[in-house]
Amino acid sequence: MHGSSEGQRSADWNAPHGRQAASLSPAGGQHQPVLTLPDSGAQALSIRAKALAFSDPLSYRLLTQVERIAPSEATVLVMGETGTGKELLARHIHDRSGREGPFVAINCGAFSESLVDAELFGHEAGAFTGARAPRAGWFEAADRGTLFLDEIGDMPLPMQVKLLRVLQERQVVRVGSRQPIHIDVRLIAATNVDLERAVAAGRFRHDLYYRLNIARLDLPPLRQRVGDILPLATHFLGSYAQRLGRPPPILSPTAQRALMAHPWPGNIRELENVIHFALLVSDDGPILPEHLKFAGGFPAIRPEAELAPIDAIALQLARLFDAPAERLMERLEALIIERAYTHSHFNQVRTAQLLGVTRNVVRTLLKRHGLVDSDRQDAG
Ligand SMILES: Nc1ncnc2c1ncn2[C@@H]1O[C@H](COP(=O)(O)OP(=O)(O)OP(=O)(O)O)[C@@H](O)[C@H]1O
Repeated sequence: MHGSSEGQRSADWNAPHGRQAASLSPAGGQHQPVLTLPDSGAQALSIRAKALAFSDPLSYRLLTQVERIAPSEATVLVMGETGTGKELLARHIHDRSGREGPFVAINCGAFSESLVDAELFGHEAGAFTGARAPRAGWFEAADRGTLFLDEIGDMPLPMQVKLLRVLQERQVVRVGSRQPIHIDVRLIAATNVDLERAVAAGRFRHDLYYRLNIARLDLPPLRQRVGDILPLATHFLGSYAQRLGRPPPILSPTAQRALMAHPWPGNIRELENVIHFALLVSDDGPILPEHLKFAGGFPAIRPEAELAPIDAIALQLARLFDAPAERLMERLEALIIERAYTHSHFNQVRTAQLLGVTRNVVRTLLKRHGLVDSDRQDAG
């Protein structure tokens, strides 16, 4: 998403705004952004980081946690699927922290290992070929502010060791220098990988994990906070319409239902893209279901009741995977064969035709799921 250069830009971006506080308005106002961050000003390339639209009770609970955690010095670990708003949340924590320095965002997966030392610690002029001028590292750049380490789960192991050392010693030494520099940095790390699993698999250092996992915030996927879908959609419609110099169009009730029914595998980022696209193709009229172009093989632009059966099943499967039942594959297989066999009036040949498999496969499945006796010969 971004690398050190954008991280630096993030720092510049924040500096002129100093400590403008975000305002949290009361829960009312359905479909309104309830929380507004300082305007990112002319340097903003997208509408990111301008406003957090939160209405779902889960999101409110999260914001309450943030209000408690933000003013402390505690390192924060934000866990959530891609596109759930981890970086925006980190910016909000910084804004509510009272820290006067900048917010510096770094993508940990985007560094070549040979440059790690210079990136982390900075360097003096002439420290290595190409180091013409002295340069601050991440920690120095974020001094008295917040360092946001995105995709920390992708950080290579050697880099994890170095990061851990900085966190323990709270000082850095630039490459080419001997002078330790004390750093005062609040760290927020984010990841969309399960760090506990990464630790168990030896891909992430457990000592670093414990140092990061002091205050943990879980950002739920959008499909689990459906109360946020329409407020976010309205928020994006307003923002993009304003950029296009148009009044924000109305979201038709069928389009609203389609938005609510979609499982949003790409989360808020996907919603933002869908709304942006809808605005571009809707001319000046209301947003209709046919203007919504969903990613991930969901053609769907229609409310769930009107979806093609295979799309409706895909939708339900996505929900099922959120809280998977035990032996899911086995249970789904049993369901399919039992439904097909019943539908075919217990005729194995017709069941095979219906499912597009051989009769042998049907017989095996029927036996496996106890729908025929193992030793019974079926004439059907
Ligand atoms: N609550 C929100 N209100 C308004 N916009 C939001 C909200 N949450 C996220 N967004 C927008 O959604 C997009 C994705 O957010 P962000 O980049 O913070 O997600 P992320 O979880 O950090 O993604 P990744 O895991 O890919 O780095 C951004 O454009 C952001 O501005």
